[in-house]
Amino acid sequence: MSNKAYLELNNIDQMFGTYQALKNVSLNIKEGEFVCFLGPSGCGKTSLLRIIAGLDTPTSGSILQAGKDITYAPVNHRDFGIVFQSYALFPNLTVADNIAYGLVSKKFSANDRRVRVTELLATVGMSGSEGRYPAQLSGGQQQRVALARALATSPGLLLLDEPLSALDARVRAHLRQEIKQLQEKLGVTTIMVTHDQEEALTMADQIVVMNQGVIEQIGTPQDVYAKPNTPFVAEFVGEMNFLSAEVSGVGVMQSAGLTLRCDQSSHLTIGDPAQLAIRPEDVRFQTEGEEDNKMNAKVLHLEFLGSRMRALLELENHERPILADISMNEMAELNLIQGQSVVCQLPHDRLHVFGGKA
Ligand SMILES: Nc1ncnc2c1ncn2[C@@H]1O[C@H](COP(=O)(O)OP(=O)(O)OP(=O)(O)O)[C@@H](O)[C@H]1O
Repeated sequence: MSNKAYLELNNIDQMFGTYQALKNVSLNIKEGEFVCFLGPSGCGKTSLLRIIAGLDTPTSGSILQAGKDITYAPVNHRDFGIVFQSYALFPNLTVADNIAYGLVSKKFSANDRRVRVTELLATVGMSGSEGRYPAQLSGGQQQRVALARALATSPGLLLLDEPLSALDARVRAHLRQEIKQLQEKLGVTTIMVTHDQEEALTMADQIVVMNQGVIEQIGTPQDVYAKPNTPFVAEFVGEMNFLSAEVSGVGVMQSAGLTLRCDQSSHLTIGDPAQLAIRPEDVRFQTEGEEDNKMNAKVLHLEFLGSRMRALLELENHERPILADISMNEMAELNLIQGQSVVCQLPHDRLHVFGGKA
């Protein structure tokens, strides 16, 4: 992966009438990178992808691809392949003709087209399907063909608009891996739009988390998960518990009458309202020898999730219960049951601190 930006988005605004769907979006994507635009419905991710593809022009801002300003370049002058959520294959064309569609205008000879189609079908694991029609294929197979079609001209940029969301869970998980491996092998710069955080966490080199037309955070999956910049990112990527608190000293908070230590409150001053956040897997139960941030809790509910147990805990003095995930190995030692009182700990190095009220 090279270090230079292959795609540059500069200060993109998009207005639909008086509604602003994108607000001053800037982003650099490196050559060979797999980037996911992640966010809830309506956050603007599809609008941004459409601008990159040239299906819409932005109200203001500019886009550079490989150093060339493409902001107003027509679609057919751009260098990308795209896969949509709905299969969007031509139903009356065979698999081979679907894949070769873009090659005709690129002046490939009939023989070169045949060779390329064979090669692409092998790449997506569908050798021998040249003569079949889309209606004879499963959803997953249709998306493989759509992927082969998008890659046919060896574009510099691959755009994926929720390509897996119409598939069932098993096929989705499988194709997720395959697309990622294929992308790595080909080294094609790729942008995928998704509202599925698991998909983004497992596939992306960089995740762009969007909310209400702005980018809330850009980072690796590990960074976005472990160091969310905002409560929105904390809640949207993974599960997060929130406790309201007030800063009472350097690295010290008061939350519902309890004193809690935390490592990251340097951006706040005494008396500021704050939100403390902790992931369910970071709540601890084996607290012997620990001093800080211990509290009594009651197990309100237990839910078996296969590899772990999810407990709903009522913390002393706190109205809003929190979730705690416990590995089945630890569960074998703890033997928690519903209704039981326990001591739990919110480790200070696992508490995320955000300024402001919940
Ligand atoms: N052509 C349009 N005209 C008017 N409003 C639009 C248009 N396209 C999108 N919008 C609005 O802009 C906002 C962002 O839409 P966009 O499709 O980019 O969101 P999204 O994050 O992709 O959501 P989803 O996952 O539901 O597709 C939405 O509020 C949408 O209603």
